[in-house]
Amino acid sequence: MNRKLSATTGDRIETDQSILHFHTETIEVSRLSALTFFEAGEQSFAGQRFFWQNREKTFTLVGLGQAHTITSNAKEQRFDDVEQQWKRLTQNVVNDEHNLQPILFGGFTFDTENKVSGEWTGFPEAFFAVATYQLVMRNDQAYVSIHLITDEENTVDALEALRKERDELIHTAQVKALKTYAKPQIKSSYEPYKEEYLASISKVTSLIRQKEADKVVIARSLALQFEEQVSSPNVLSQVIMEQPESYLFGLEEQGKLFFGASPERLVKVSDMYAYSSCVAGSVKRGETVEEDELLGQGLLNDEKNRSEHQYVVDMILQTFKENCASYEIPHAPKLLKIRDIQHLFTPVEGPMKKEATILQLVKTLHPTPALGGVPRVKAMEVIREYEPMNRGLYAAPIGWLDAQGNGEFAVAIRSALLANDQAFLYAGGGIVADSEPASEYDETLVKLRPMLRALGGHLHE
Ligand SMILES: C=C(O[C@H]1C=CC=C(C(=O)O)[C@@H]1O)C(=O)O
Repeated sequence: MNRKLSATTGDRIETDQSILHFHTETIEVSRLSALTFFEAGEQSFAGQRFFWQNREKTFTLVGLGQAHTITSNAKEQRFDDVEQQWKRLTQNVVNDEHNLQPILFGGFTFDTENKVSGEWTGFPEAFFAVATYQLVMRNDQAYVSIHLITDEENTVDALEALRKERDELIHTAQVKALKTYAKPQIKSSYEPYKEEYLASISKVTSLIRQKEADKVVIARSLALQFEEQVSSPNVLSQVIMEQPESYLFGLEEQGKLFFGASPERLVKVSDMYAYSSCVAGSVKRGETVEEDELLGQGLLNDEKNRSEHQYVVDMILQTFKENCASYEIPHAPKLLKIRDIQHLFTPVEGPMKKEATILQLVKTLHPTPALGGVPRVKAMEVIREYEPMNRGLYAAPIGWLDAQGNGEFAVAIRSALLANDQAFLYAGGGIVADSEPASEYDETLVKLRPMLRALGGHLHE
């Protein structure tokens, strides 16, 4: 049984163009499978869905349909632009009795100056959506909200139709089992920029030796061609099964699905308290407990990896010093062990200053030296010059926020773009003075493995 608890609130929003009414209505539902709810939208909402689950698995969010989208092509101002549009839209929205609010989900692209055309062509520099049907699963409770944002005065019929459709979606998600998906069948694969990638590592290390930069993250992609079109619920179900210890995300837009399983938090804000994590420095997992331990200890004591990590710590710490009243950070990194790889990991947290907001933190933190480099501007120039691809949303902030300013963004690594019967997988690594092309290439193979496995492939080693 679903318990219907809350009433409709209709808030009036004055925008430049028109007056929008923001109707939101939430009911508590019996626990259901978030992925089946996502799949229930296959007929009516394919192309307009999103999926998010935090690392701890205490918060899951699914969106079906788009009640409203916020996009921006304002380059460096895109963070402020999204923030202002969202504030305007939610200025009168209040918490309901479940302490729930409409949620905005989406992402920012990595670099607005990148002009390389390809699979990301036409994608906005920021894309966010408020779902028509929003499922939130928090701890052991589940809620479904309807959002209707319209300039129509009379919404009685529209809301009634939405309620009917909502109940059908919930019913499907509660009584139907998720389809059993066969792994996608790969017809062919190719590495579009392998030679360029290897050459760029040599070039970038020599630039670093000449003191042009201290660290630059260089990435590459792997393209897959499938036998037939692959569906979003299919790949999400594979990722969920295989990467239980990461942030899981999927965002449909422009007929494509950007998805991934990232171990890296960019920032989380909860009641004006901020949390971030420095994740940089990597080694593979061992075949045995002993080998794994040895590799982990080796990573903790490796000067090259420690220096790669320290650049990230210094930069994130600087952001916390500027935006928080105080902060806490351990003296040395720990190991973050995920299925295919282990990383150096340092968490940072602190109470935010009054004027700080989640999107301002995202703006300041992106890109950390785990994805861009040091110094930031020079590193971005080097990436633009030597990386012959467009990262799109890869290595960029993806996540959610509510009207109160709570939310969480992950760094969209270990990710891929699914476009009908093709997929593009991305991976990179931090380059410092003594980096070697062959071992950096091997590291990208390890980082590609999670998405490759989810898409039905494996690596020939
Ligand atoms: C750029 C990626 O990873 C970053 C995050 C963690 C560790 C990294 C490293 O050790 O190089 C990278 O900075 C990627 O996975 O594509």
